[in-house]
Amino acid sequence: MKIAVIGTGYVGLVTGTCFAETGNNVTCVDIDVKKVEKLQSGVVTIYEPGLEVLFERNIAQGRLKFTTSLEDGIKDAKIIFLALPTPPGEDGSADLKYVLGVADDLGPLLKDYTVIVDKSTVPVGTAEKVHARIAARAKVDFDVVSNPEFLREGVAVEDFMKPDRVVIGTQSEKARRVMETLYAPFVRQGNPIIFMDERSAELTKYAANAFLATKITFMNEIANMCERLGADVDMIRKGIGTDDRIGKRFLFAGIGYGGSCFPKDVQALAKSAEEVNYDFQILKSVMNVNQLQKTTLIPRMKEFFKNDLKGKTIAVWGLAFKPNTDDIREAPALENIQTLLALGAKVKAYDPEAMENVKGILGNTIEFCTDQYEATEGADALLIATEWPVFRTPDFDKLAVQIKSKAIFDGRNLYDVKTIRDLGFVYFSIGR
Ligand SMILES: NC(=O)C1=CN([C@@H]2O[C@H](COP(=O)(O)OP(=O)(O)OC[C@H]3O[C@@H](n4cnc5c(N)ncnc54)[C@H](O)[C@@H]3O)[C@@H](O)[C@H]2O)C=CC1
Ligand SMILES: O=C(O)[C@H]1O[C@H](OP(=O)(O)OP(=O)(O)OC[C@H]2O[C@@H](n3ccc(=O)[nH]c3=O)[C@H](O)[C@@H]2O)[C@H](O)[C@@H](O)[C@@H]1O
Repeated sequence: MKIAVIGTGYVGLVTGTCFAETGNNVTCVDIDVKKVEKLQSGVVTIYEPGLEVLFERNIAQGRLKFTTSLEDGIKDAKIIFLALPTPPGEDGSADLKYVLGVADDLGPLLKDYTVIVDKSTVPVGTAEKVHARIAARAKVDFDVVSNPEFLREGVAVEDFMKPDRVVIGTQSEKARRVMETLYAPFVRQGNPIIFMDERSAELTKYAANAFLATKITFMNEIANMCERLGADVDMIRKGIGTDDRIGKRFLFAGIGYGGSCFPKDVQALAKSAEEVNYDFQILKSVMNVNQLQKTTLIPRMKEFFKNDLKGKTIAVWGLAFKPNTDDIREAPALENIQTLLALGAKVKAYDPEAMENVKGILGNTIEFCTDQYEATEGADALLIATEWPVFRTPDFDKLAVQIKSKAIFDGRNLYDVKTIRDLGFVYFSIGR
């Protein structure tokens, strides 16, 4: 099948590559000329494990192409995916200018029946808006389908190739058949394609992200209680996670959730609630608690250094909002670094993949190190903000010599509390 994907970021590039991998002919369109030039020259523009192999294979076999021209990109496409940004607008609601802008442009370009698919995370009612914008200028029949994406960064290819479920919102029988054919190879393992109406599909996406953000936040609050009551959040996690109704995943306490989606989607759902005069109280708490949680280790660091962080050097391990990605959007590390700088501390940072992106924001206000031990060399304390595998079993003997105060502030609960204290470290973690 000929497919076009408009927007070649995290979702668009993974979507396009994975559909090419199952034998479709895919053209990805992006307005970012530099990005498209890179992709055309065979360079993957995001860090995503497993993507490069598929990307190279499908380019070599002529199934994956890139262009900046919407008209060329959608030529003969049976399905057009919109994988465009939906960033928060000034009031926190999802800004639909990219999605609706492309919808305006698509109308006159459609030559035959086409299925237009919203893959972006969009508020309820967007499929109707996209339909109206296209219909205003289209001369052919078309359907607009909602097909939210549930992939996680860092495991995006795996999530896309083996989804827990595929949600498709459409009331058109014709569009349903097209989507069913497209997704058949992805649900062979028995995971379902769940068909529903467009509005329910749109809300399913926000419900999933908001629920997961709430689950994490609940555990962070339990962790905060553990600290006050002398309990261990890891034990609580195991104790409740074994209950199937609760589930083992997404129960890890830490310095809050970040990323390009949880923060913006929780906010957008709260805004949607406001628009229909519904007081969605739990979401407000989730946002407030998460904001506080991000810098929850700072007061402990202040106390440790007797309220004087001025001139202290803090090594920061991990800048990305989570491991296995170079994405730093809403990363708790950044909030901590900015707070540390404001308190007069110096920061030496290391991240396996995200340093280039942070340089773009923080410039030379912090020192970027070539490895984790260059960051800890001569530091007064270590702050761990992202649980990259390489931080899990470090050379503790080396750290004991390098870190002047022997203090480790661990925002991701990487080490066993007793073991690390027995090694002579002063160890602070979350909820333990
Ligand atoms: N990043 C993620 O893990 C996930 C993101 N989503 C949702 O998917 C959507 C896209 O997110 P990302 O891929 O992360 O965004 P992104 O920012 O990485 O990529 C968006 C791309 O669209 C391009 N673009 C902007 N305007 C354009 C236009 N008029 N024509 C063609 N290209 C244009 C940009 O240049 C950029 O390359 C958002 O709604 C997001 O909430 C959903 C699930 C997972
Ligand atoms: O809509 C999206 O963009 C995506 O958002 C999340 O994926 P992602 O943001 O890539 O990463 P997650 O693995 O969900 O982690 C999000 C944040 O939660 C934090 N987290 C996660 C799990 C946990 O137990 N504890 C915890 O603090 C992570 O450190 C990270 O900062 C969802 O998991 C995806 O299903 C969804 O498609």
